[in-house]
Amino acid sequence: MSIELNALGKAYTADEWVLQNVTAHIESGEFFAIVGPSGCGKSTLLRMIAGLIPISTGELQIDGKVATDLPPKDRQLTMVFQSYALFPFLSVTDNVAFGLKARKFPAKEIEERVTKAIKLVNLEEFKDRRPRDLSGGQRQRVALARAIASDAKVCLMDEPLSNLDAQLRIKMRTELRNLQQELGLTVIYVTHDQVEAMTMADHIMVLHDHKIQQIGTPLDIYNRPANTFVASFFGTPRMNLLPARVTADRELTLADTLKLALPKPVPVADYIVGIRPTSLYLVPQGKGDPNAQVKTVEYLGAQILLEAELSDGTPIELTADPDDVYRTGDWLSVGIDGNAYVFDHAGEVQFMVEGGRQHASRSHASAQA
Ligand SMILES: Nc1ncnc2c1ncn2[C@@H]1O[C@H](COP(=O)(O)OP(=O)(O)OP(=O)(O)O)[C@@H](O)[C@H]1O
Repeated sequence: MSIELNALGKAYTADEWVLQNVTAHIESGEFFAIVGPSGCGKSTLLRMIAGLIPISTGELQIDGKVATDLPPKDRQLTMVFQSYALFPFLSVTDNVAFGLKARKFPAKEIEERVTKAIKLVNLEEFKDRRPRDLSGGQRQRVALARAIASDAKVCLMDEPLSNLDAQLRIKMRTELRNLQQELGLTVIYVTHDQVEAMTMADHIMVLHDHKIQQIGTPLDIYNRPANTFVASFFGTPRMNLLPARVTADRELTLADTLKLALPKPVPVADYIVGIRPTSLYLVPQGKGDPNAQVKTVEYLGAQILLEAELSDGTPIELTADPDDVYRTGDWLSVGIDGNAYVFDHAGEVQFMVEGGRQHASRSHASAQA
């Protein structure tokens, strides 16, 4: 079942818009993540789709039919909450069967559906237990089984994994994604966790400041961020955002120390340039002038994260090989070896300079409009 959001808006009070102009098409069978910082309106949007709160403006369509004012029970959606919302006094089986009984399904059908759903989430040996005798991950599986048993084709999930410990959360991401694909479910999944969205979703909607910032595949969002918000929200360690200037001789100068050649003419102006820490590299000794001083050294396991300061005082972060030794105060020569994103002062992306190893004297970049 596909879902269409047409210019949806929500104001809880007369003049305070929590969401404005939210437009998106959610394909049948896709995993669609809604991601953004706390308070950006993710849960509000999900509740509007579920019919739990009224839509202030715009139109919602479910499966090609207008559903803006349809009661929740007629929307053929199920919802999984962060809190699981299980009945503590009912067994796993009865929790899973509850909605079907309430909707007066025939007993035989209830039994078949419940058995199948419990099997799918691997809870057969726990089916007679009550929620309090289960682990957090098992409780979450009960909530999932309940959604699966309802046979709805669309499942709305609001931070369903956020109460689980880090290891279980990673395991459940894969389980959930596999189950979604196996069942061909359309999932709309709210999370504030960019990694969760990146690893699970087919498409991601990024919300911030009451508006959609970007919708795209995880790769689009990572490789072609629309603005500085999206650029710095996705990716760990965070993208460096540096002051930059385009000079008349087609050179982009970052923080007075790093330079990128621009093959295309670009308006002479001040910009902000985004470069991921993994796209900065250390020029071998003797091949470049020292331009950055190490401030802190953090071992991340497979990488070292260096916080450094360019010679004009601009802070940058870059990753380095963990086999090399760095100390606070060391001077390094830093070059660019990856994409650079050029944003205007409003934070909107203007163009991108792709790949290519560059430091002060060598350059072979290609600018894309
Ligand atoms: N019932 C309500 N009445 C008035 N304002 C509300 C109500 N529910 C939410 N809000 C406000 O709407 C905004 C969006 O809240 P919402 O819960 O949708 O954000 P969220 O992105 O899901 O945040 P979080 O990740 O913290 O759950 C917030 O500023 C919140 O205070």
